[in-house]
Amino acid sequence: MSQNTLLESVQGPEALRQMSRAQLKTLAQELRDFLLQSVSRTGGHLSSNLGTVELTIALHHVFNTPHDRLVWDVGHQSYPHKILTGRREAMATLKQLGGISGFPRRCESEYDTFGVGHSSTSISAALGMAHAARLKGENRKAVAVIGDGALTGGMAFEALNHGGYQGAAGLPDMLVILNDNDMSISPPVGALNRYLARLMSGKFYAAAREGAKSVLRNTPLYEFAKRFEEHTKGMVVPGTIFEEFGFNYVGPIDGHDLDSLVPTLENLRDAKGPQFLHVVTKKGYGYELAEADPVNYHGPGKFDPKVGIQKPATPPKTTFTQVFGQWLCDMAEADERLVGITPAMREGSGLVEFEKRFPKRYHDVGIAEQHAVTFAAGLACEGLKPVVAIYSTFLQRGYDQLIHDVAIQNLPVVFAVDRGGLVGADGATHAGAFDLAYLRCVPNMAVLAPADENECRQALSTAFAHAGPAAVRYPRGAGAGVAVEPALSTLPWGRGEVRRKGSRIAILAFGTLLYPALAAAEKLGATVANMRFVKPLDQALVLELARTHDHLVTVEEGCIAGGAGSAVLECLAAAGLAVPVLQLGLPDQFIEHGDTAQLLARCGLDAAGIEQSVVRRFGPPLSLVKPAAA
Ligand SMILES: Cc1ncc(C[n+]2csc(CCOP(=O)(O)OP(=O)(O)O)c2C)c(N)n1
Ligand SMILES: CC(=O)[C@@H](O)[C@H](O)COP(=O)(O)O
Ligand SMILES: [Mg+2]
Repeated sequence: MSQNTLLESVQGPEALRQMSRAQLKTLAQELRDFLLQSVSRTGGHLSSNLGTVELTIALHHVFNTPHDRLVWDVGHQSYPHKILTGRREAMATLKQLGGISGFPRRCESEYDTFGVGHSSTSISAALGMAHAARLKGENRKAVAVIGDGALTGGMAFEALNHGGYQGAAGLPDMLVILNDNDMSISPPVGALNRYLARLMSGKFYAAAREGAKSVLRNTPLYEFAKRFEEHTKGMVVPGTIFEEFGFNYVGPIDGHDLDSLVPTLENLRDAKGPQFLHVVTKKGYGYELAEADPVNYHGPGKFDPKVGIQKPATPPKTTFTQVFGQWLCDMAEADERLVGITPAMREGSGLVEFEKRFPKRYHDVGIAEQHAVTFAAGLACEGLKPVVAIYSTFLQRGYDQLIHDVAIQNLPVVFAVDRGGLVGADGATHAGAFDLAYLRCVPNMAVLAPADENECRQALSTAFAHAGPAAVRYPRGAGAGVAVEPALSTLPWGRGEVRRKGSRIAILAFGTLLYPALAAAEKLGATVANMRFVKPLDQALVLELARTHDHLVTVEEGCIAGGAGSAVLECLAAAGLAVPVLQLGLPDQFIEHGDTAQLLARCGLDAAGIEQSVVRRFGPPLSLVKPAAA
């Protein structure tokens, strides 16, 4: 990039506020170029950010950030915001250990008013900020930017329902901006999407335009509406769903046109009460390859922008997600009761092939995890066999539904819980750290933690054959590389297996950390059990190992508090066995973004870390203990 560009002169948004419209347009071009170069070198969310370049510039130009609060939904589209708020150079460290996060974080910048990663929270948070400003007598605006995908999350509607309501607390001075690019990660689904498409088609407006004017005539809004019409390509229309919620709806306007965005935002900044601006953008805007394929450019790894994403020269290792996707198709072939469900994560959860082959038994329910779980419960009530493919971190959204709608009724729903454990670059908001703990405490739930690819397939078949709810939990990416047998065979229910016989110390491994545990055991001369089930726990195996060894070590890629190791402790306590136990797992802190292997090593969960922890606690293996000098 050449020296002394306009972008390089921007140390913060104040600089933008001095710029002419022409300069803002030049800045947009430079920002887009920088973004593409930068993300292509680090990997990260690309196409959403290419779509928010002009909107971000206009927002920081018009609003007095950070005094005015700007809240991004999900936050995966906040890179232009990061670049313009003093983090241009830090973009080289994006999502890396010690570098800046891929999402807004309050600890990273005063411009990041609210930490995000999960979707559909922005309107609630901005509403809270707007009401806080009212109560504290502070003159500031709160702005939420939410995508059309994130708007399908129920929380967004809960917030709209509250935001447009004039209770005793009064109406909030807030602005909700709908960034409508007609895309979620994959094409969006549902009636809301159809509704937005109708709004965008203009037909709705042609019909509503005159009616709108007459409704607004003689009200203060009429002049307001007229002003908007002069400045924007859209207009103010009552009667949209957003108006019914009590918001003043404006739009749709072109979100890449600064000549529309700036005056519209200026008017909205000065308006009182809840405002709603519908902005239309294109995901991947300005980079032809991303515009043509926004799905694959949603979150690419590193690539050369001149040629775009290329197939790797050597085929990558099979991922757990792929193992699940193949199993789902095979089991659907074998059992026509199977129904596959994803809350807006078709690609990430491995359901692309299933949708193609079994379209009638496939449901993408949108970003609606709570609904996904209860919808599955309904299907199960009628004798079908739902499989909810869901990321561990997003299942947190559906926890009450899992307890109240599935587990209490003991319904046979399979939860294919992907991204269990650390996820790497996305960091703490996306880590699947808590699932083993939050699932195993629920009565009726079975929880399986397969150690490798082949066992994952077996665990899925086992869960599917089970008469009650069962979760199979596996990590992001590839495992030990164990070949997957095509049979749909099951595991012995609630049984672990001893994988290595040693002495003195027994390591009880839950999930994929079996392999580093085996490597550590070679050095330690320890016994290793692959426990497979967190619940029902193989109590007989735990007690046998406790009786035949001096020390036990539990290993899991999940939070120590309440996790699988805690289950072992409970089992020993109930049997009255006082064997010293070392619990290894994720510490009681949120783990930052970074390379997964590096993070696991930091947590002491690689082979060397496990070995060191064991030696520190229980001493070196007897073979390494030097005999005392004669
Ligand atoms: C609760 C939750 N579920 C799922 C996701 C995964 N996710 C991240 S971005 C995204 C699509 C969001 O679509 P939209 O809001 O329209 O933004 P766009 O990517 O189109 O810019 C999804 C499903 C998430 N972050 N949070
Ligand atoms: C922003 C978001 O929530 C998703 O895009 C997420 O980053 C996907 O993660 P995976 O790469 O693990 O599918
Ligand atoms: Mg979208």
